[in-house]
Amino acid sequence: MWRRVASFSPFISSTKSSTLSQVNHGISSKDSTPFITFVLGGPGSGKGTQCAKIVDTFGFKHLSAGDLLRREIACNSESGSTILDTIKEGQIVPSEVTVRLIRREMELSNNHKFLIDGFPRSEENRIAFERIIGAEPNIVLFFDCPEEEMVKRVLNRNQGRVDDNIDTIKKRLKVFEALNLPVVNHYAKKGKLHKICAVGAEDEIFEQVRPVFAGCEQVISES
Ligand SMILES: Nc1ncnc2c1ncn2[C@@H]1O[C@H](COP(=O)(O)OP(=O)(O)O)[C@@H](O)[C@H]1O
Ligand SMILES: O=c1ccn([C@@H]2O[C@H](COP(=O)(O)OP(=O)(O)O)[C@@H](O)[C@H]2O)c(=O)[nH]1
Ligand SMILES: [Mg+2]
Repeated sequence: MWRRVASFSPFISSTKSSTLSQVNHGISSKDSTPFITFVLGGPGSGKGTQCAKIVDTFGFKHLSAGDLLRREIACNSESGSTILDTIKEGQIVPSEVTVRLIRREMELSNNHKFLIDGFPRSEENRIAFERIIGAEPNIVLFFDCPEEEMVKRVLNRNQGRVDDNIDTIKKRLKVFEALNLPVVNHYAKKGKLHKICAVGAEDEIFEQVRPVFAGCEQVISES
């Protein structure tokens, strides 16, 4: 199992032990330390849109928790129908399910820079990630957007999502405020939060995001 580690720490220590590599799979057998960014914000705040720009500019691996869950629904996996019901209700899928999906993608990736988009959505999610993955994010982005703007964007999103309707959006906004904002506050207290004003043109918003990553390029490259 990966070692429990604190912030800016590797999944495994700098001792690149071949024994550890043989015992563990995936990430732990890689030579680099993961650099983990959580991307938070309400529904429609522009997380996915900005993640695409971060990928293009800084070469991160984008892991959208929502996309991973939708993939489980699409491939009729064992938990697919429960996930679908949960998403339709705007509620949060059990942490073990989501963390397992994220962990698998991290293990399969050759990249060591991860953007984890739309997760953790609750304190319980956050604690499960730390316990199962054994790491904390290096940085956390929070896209701060007024509700009215988020509702407008989600209703115009046009991706055929079962949860992009006014009834589910209202539920998602309540869940966001009750369960996701405590996660945002947690990282603010830890000094890891980068709050981005998510109103304006996409490129203008990215100009607030860019310096966050440019500012830690050395840490990323040393990972
Ligand atoms: N700055 C912006 N201004 C207007 N519309 C935006 C902006 N950023 C994203 N959008 C649009 O809003 C919708 C939601 O964006 P998305 O990136 O999917 O948000 P999230 O992942 O936070 O739900 C999409 O249709 C997207 O094209
Ligand atoms: O870690 C997660 C991420 C997403 N979801 C569910 O998937 C939905 C859509 O999430 P996504 O991040 O795709 O939505 P967005 O915020 O981008 O609109 C959420 O409302 C939740 O029901 C979840 O349960 N756990
Ligand atoms: Mg999204």
